[in-house]
Amino acid sequence: MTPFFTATNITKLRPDGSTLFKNVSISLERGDVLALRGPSGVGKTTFLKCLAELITHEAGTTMLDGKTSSEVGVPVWRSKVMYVPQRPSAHTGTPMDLFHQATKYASQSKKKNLGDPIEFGIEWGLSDSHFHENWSTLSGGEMQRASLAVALALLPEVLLLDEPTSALDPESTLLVEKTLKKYTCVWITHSTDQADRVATQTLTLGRGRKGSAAVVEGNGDANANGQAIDQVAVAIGEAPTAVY
Ligand SMILES: Nc1ncnc2c1ncn2[C@@H]1O[C@H](COP(=O)(O)OP(=O)(O)OP(=O)(O)O)[C@@H](O)[C@H]1O
Repeated sequence: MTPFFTATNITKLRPDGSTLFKNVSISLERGDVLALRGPSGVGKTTFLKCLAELITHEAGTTMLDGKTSSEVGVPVWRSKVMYVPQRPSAHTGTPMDLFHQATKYASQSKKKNLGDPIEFGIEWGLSDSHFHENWSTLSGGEMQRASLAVALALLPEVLLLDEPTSALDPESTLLVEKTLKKYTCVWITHSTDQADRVATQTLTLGRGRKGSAAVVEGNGDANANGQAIDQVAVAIGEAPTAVY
């Protein structure tokens, strides 16, 4: 059976031509949560942006439900494989303004029965009024939850989450995790505890021998869902291999 979401041999060069990561592959079934780990600067955010087709990559293929991003079309792909940044960029207006603006994009217009960001927000301790206040008046944690709520209401099929709870207190973190782990996610986290709570797979990017390429390794721990699916992939230097 074709996996739900795959990225195969994704390779990304830095602007100076050196390798940021090479031949990184992932494979997710519906409902899988892949915890993406690794030291600061190793390329985790850049990898998510490649998966979302927000930036180009030098080699490799991404597929959703058996179709490549070119077959789906990049704007529609981005609406299905949705990157949620750690900090929302400086939006003007309110979270509801952003939601209404996004629903007008052609890529979103075919989606039926969009969700309600406020309903997600209320599950996470926000109130209706937070969605009608300007972004600039929200706290970091409110902003992070409001932007996640807007993303979920747009019915993504795969969520690419860049440290989605980094600004939240422990209680809100658990509430948000409870919702997000029902989705198919690639989830950057620096927290081993969080990875244990949410992940069905783990992928760790590390520094390669040359200090530039990425080493990727899985960990063998069973996670909270009891579904330890390990990935061991090595993508270093000139002889990349991937072992699953
Ligand atoms: N669009 C791009 N094209 C090529 N290289 C990039 C691009 N954006 C960032 N990089 C490179 O990727 C490196 C890693 O950045 P990235 O934000 O992906 O790391 P990270 O692992 O997510 O770090 P952190 O944990 O601190 O958020 C940067 O130092 C930069 O050299």
